Amino acid sequence: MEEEKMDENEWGYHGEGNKSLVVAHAQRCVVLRFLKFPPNRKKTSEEIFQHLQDIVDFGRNVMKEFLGENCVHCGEVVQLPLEFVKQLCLKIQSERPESRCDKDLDTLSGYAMCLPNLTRLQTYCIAEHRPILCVEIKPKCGFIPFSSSVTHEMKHKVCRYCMHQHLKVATGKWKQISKYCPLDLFSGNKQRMHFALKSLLHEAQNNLKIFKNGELIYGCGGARSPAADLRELAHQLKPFFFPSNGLAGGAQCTRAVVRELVHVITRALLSSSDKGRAGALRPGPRGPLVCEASPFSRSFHRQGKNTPERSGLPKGCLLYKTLQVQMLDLLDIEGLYPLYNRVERYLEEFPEERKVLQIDGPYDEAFYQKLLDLSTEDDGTVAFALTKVQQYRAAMTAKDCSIMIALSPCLQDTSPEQRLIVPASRARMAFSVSALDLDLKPYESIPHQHRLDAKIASYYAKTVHAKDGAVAPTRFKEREDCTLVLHKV
Ligand SMILES: O=P(O)(O)O[C@@H]1[C@@H](OP(=O)(O)O)[C@H](OP(=O)(O)O)[C@H](O)[C@H](OP(=O)(O)O)[C@H]1OP(=O)(O)O
Ligand SMILES: Nc1ncnc2c1ncn2[C@@H]1O[C@H](COP(=O)(O)OP(=O)(O)OP(=O)(O)O)[C@@H](O)[C@H]1O
Repeated sequence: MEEEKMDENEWGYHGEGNKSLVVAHAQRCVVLRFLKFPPNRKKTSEEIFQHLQDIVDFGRNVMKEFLGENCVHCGEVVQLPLEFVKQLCLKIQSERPESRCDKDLDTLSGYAMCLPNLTRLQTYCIAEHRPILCVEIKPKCGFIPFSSSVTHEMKHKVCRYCMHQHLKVATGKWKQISKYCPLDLFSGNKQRMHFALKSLLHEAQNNLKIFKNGELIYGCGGARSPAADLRELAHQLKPFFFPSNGLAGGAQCTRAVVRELVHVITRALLSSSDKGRAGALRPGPRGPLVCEASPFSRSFHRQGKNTPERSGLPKGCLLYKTLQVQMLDLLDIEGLYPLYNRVERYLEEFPEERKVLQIDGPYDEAFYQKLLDLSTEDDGTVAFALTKVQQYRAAMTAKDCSIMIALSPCLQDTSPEQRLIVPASRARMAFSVSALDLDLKPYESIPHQHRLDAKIASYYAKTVHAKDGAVAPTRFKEREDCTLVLHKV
């Protein structure tokens, strides 16, 4: 970036996660994404440059291939004046949430990634001054493991997100259990998707954020009560969905706006983006299509209905492609861990091989090609183990990425045939759908994943499931008129 043009006053705090912090330019549609580290972890400038370059390469050579050209914005690594970074860091510090301040922004290397600002992304048919609404969803893992290596029975019935909720509430990360279940969102069934999105709106946690004209207006664990937040949100979004009528405020308005919003997001999520090669992945058998902990499927069962009808996701949509990449985790962490140990033993004996095995990159075309090998027949080789490890890392990335849906009211003269348009009831919206946070998960995190997985499953089995068992007789009484369920029992 040109040195004389870098003025920290033109940039503002935009958001952060566990590993990076993002600032947005006040006028231009770009952001800078900096890495963050624990205070005592010092990395050299070269290491940071390489790390960022690896992120860009993985996005370009792997995720773009899987998810499609239009949905992935890889950005580029830029070198910034150190004084600019230092001043910027001071300027934004007070805006950072306390819970994220355990890590510091890297101010020493001068390197960052420059990316398009996806909350303000303009498509060809949106005029510069158009208001823009952007919904960011971190959908998490959308399938239940089907691997025979799974030892915790519960993992075949309840999805990881729903199990993890209980541990998160117990450890104080969130105050209450969300009704959101990723399997509902990934079902492709509109009713289930609406339920999932409404649940996210009621309990956003870190899975939903809403931006208006690039500013965060909803989500990220705000201190106010969800109901008050939803009313306020509806007030802010009313002009997008009911541009000309004087829909009264209050609960009726909130419901109407939320309904429109949920319908529009569902349509955008089900729309086909460009091709992407994830559709070509055929990960094989699938686990159950419904999570037993999802309140939606529970209520279906209570009403004596079978599994809700499954319409399935259209193959071209980003949710479908993301799910295909997630399902590269064929063996589950329980089946993967022994293979990781095989690679580790090999590396202990031949440490110099780490580079040849491309454990830390380069994430090039050859790396991508290896991810396409879906064989599950273990021939006992390190090559087999390594392929599964790398596929697992890519799958974990897709399980933790976010989807951004940017929406803007259409101009009157925009042709109705144009592809990227969702008709809302009162206004037509142009939209774009993109994926972000596509950094490949580190090889080193696998032992942590293994431990966490066991902890999540055993906590759930011990507390929630045990409690469910204790109340089972009463519950069955409630369902006495429900022949289907009684037959099943
Ligand atoms: O393990 P999970 O499912 O809790 O996911 C972690 C996320 O927690 P979440 O469940 O979304 O609240 C976690 O999100 P938060 O920092 O809690 O907002 C990170 O995304 C973490 O990834 P990384 O270690 O920073 O690369 C995520 O870790 P990975 O497992 O994806 O590495
Ligand atoms: N290109 C972008 N345009 C607009 N906003 C962005 C962009 N990239 C990131 N953000 C915002 O910054 C936030 C943090 O970014 P990101 O998710 O990449 O952080 P992270 O630390 O890698 O996340 P995690 O906690 O999942 O590891 C995102 O949730 C999103 O709101």
